[in-house]
Amino acid sequence: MSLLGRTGRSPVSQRRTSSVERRDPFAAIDTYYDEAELQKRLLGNKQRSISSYAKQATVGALEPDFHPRRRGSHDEYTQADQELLINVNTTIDDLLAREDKDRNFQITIEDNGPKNISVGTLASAGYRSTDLRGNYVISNLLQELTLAQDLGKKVIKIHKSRLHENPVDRLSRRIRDEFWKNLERCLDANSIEKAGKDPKDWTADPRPRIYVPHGCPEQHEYYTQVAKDKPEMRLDVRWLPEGGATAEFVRDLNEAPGILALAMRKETVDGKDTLKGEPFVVPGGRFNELYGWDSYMMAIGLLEHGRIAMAKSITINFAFCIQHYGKILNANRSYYLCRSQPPFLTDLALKIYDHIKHEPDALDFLKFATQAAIKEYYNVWTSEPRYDPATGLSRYRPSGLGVPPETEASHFVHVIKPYTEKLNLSFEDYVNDYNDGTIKEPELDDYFLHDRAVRESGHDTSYRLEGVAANLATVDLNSLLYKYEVDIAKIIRLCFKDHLTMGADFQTEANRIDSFETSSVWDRRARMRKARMDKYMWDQAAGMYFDYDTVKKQRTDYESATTFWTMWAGLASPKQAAGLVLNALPKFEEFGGLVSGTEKSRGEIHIARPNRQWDYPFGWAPQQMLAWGGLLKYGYTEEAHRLTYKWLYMVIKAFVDFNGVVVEKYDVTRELDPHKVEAEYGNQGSDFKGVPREGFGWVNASFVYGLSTLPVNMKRALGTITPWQTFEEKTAIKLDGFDDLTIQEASDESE
Ligand SMILES: OC[C@H]1O[C@H](O[C@H]2O[C@H](CO)[C@@H](O)[C@H](O)[C@H]2O)[C@H](O)[C@@H](O)[C@@H]1O
Ligand SMILES: [Ca+2]
Repeated sequence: MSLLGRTGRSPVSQRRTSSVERRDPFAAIDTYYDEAELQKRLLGNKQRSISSYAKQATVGALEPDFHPRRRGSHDEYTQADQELLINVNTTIDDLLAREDKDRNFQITIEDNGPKNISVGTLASAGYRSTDLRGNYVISNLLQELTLAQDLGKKVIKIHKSRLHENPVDRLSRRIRDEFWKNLERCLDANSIEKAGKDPKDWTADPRPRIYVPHGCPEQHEYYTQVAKDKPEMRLDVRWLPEGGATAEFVRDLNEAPGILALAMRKETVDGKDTLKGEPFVVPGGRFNELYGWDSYMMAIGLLEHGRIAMAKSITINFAFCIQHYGKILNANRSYYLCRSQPPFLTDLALKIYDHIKHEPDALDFLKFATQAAIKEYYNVWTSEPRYDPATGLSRYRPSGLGVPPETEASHFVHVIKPYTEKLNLSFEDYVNDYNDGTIKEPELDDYFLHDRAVRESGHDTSYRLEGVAANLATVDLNSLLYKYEVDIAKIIRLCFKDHLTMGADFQTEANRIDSFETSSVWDRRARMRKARMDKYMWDQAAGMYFDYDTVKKQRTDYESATTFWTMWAGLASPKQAAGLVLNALPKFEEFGGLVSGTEKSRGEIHIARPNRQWDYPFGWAPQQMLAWGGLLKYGYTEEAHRLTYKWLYMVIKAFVDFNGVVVEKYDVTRELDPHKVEAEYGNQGSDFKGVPREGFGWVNASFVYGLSTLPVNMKRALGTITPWQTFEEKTAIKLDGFDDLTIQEASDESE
């Protein structure tokens, strides 16, 4: 029954019965802020508009130098003050005016406002007020109001519990209900405009442009029609050449960057055949396309949230890229055509298969994904120039020409300036002449060969790789290839009776003769790779793996968290794994989890040698996720849980204190504001007004996946923002007379 509609009693006399929350206070925003429901509740069947309540719904939020109201005017009986009636726009304005002292449209612990606001209660139809106090709660209010504003709401009712929600639940819920949705893209008529946008398109006339591979005439026809139907979009549809894009061709596209077509399936709509794009997710921030390893990491989170269809669709898109672009791309933009990213396809396929194996077409899916991975393995990772015949190991070593166009021009000024000075040319003129081959500069060719390899490795950039990446057989890449070999052997043996035929789409030179695959070859490849990695990369004295320089023919000494990928892949022996846990782990463990590389390996930082984002003191979600997985695989549950806890604590603490922020990477040594990272191109995900809407893809995933591995007491402690040290102290088991002894001392004593 409506509040004012039928009984005619005063709001106050009704409040004890009517203000009891019947909705789920944690429902997704579109249902939670459903105006029809509020209209019914406030007005019954009367025609008065909701916005006529807007004035009274601003009660208490109006005066600039506000003082909390006298208790008597507050609606604080039993449940009566729990549901609030709030005018969206005026309350946002007031909140920002009073609380956002540094004027960045966020309410954080750095704003020294009153941290207190009085808002109207629903029970009194906004005539009486109640207080909201504390940074987290009022910042949540700003976030909820901004979300409601996005939906075009003028007045909302909101239950206080939504503003006081356990932060772990709130972030998990926002990832599940909002962030994934906002990161979703699709390349068909209704959605291509969104994915067509590229914040990294620095040309004079950025416009949506799509490149279609030669083998997809139906897609070309489809997009041409879309362009005709929606001229206002200015969609530019172009072909890619038959036989694939050469480095010269890709360089020449720099003037006209565009998105690359992805998989589409046939559908019948209103009796007419049409094409429907396979959806995908983007990392967020300026990364508005399908990335290689980001997508794998996000799929882990999506699977955790039951989004199996999306994970399948990502896999189908990967297979499309292998078939039509020759590789899983760094991402599907024209300027990424020559390079790939760390490969995870077999693991992704197996994880999905695990969820769908009861379905009739599960084996077809697994076969298709495995065929694609085999083609990728042969054609990309174990072919030259990536394959190093001397060691039998692989390197990131993509082709390409010139200066990568996707980074800000300023990124390479320090590298190119000495050369511009020699020829007395401006930076722009030099880059143009160098790119088109008018200027020949072998030193720069070498620099950009390695720079492309750095970017293909996903670790762009780091002093581990700068100036040498293309020569390194890295621990990361070879661990992932070992995992491919082991997975492919397992799939062929266990799912395809040791005989996997290769479909026409994925035939390669390597399997054209037999055109089927058996497991023993893949088993042997895995054993060979492990032996080679032991020989070239394992350092017994240090107790960890290091990259191997295939040109200098020596092991490098940069300590990188990629050393733990050997555990994720399952290639470290139990003894090597114990060595890694004992020797390596302490070097990388920081306040917020694992750091990418050690401070010692990074070396000194100064103006001429600035911070690199994949070095100390920064930590990245994929590094954490792979290390947790590796530790769990070898039974180091305690270490895995501790690292997971530390990372999640850092993420959730920043989320609580900084207006719900979730960013691309963190400074894992910084306890108060770890999301503040000033290295290279800044931190994606931190630049929002009022509320973050997408978080950042792989951090979202790390949060969801990390939580799924933790016991319930740890999840509860995270929900109350308990630092690791406190949690550890409170949960330590102490035996009388035994507490100061280490296990070793205790066993010595008992002998
Ligand atoms: O624009 C500069 C570089 O940006 C990308 O790298 C970073 O973001 C990616 C998406 O989240 C991520 O996969 C990568 O690990 C990050 O370092 C891009 O991949 C680079 O190629 C590009 O030059
Ligand atoms: Ca602020």
